[in-house]
Amino acid sequence: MQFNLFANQVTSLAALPLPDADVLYQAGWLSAVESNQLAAQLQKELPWRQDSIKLYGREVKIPRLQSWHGAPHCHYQYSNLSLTPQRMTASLSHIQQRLQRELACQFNCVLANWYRDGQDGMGMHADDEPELGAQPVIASLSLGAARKFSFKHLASGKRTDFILEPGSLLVMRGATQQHYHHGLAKTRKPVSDRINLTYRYIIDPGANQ
Ligand SMILES: O=C(O)CCC(=O)C(=O)O
Ligand SMILES: [Fe+2]
Repeated sequence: MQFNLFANQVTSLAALPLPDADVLYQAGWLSAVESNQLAAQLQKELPWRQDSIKLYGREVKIPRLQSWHGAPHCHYQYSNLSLTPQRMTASLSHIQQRLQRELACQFNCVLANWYRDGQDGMGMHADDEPELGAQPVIASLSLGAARKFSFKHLASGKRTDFILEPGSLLVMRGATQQHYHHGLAKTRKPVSDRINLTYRYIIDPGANQ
């Protein structure tokens, strides 16, 4: 099933129809002008890199550019990759402050992904690393090209697709990562650049809890 959320112009955070999950969506969280400005600025100012992972003993380049930012303890690990955090930039911090205010929660790191065209994407996965805690809140801001974003319900195998429009905010929280995988499929359709920011909170093992 596929929903075109933009057609309904959700102007405040609204729950998506996904059983066992807690996912919110808001179109137009940033205006078209703000989205374009932010995308251009991030493309210019972030130290983008194309990392490789080991797949069946071979080094394979991941199909996107990434930039990882956050507090010094925020190490991000997946596959055989370990990313050391870069400092937040002023524009990344600005978005973080607004998200924290509106969602009433804390973030301390952000993964920026740059999908250069339809051949860039992200495989199905859950953001369930232990350092994110049991029920992480992940706030995902989309800029640039609209792309299809998929959820797969693990218990039923049912897949639900949504179009993430530029300027939209998607929030995954509660038990979403336990019950679903999500990903961004590649497409043969001609699509231009898309930038996505996922804000997260990584527990500091050195801090007094
Ligand atoms: O690009 C997206 O919309 C999703 C990115 C994502 O799932 C992630 O960074 O973990
Ligand atoms: Fe993810």
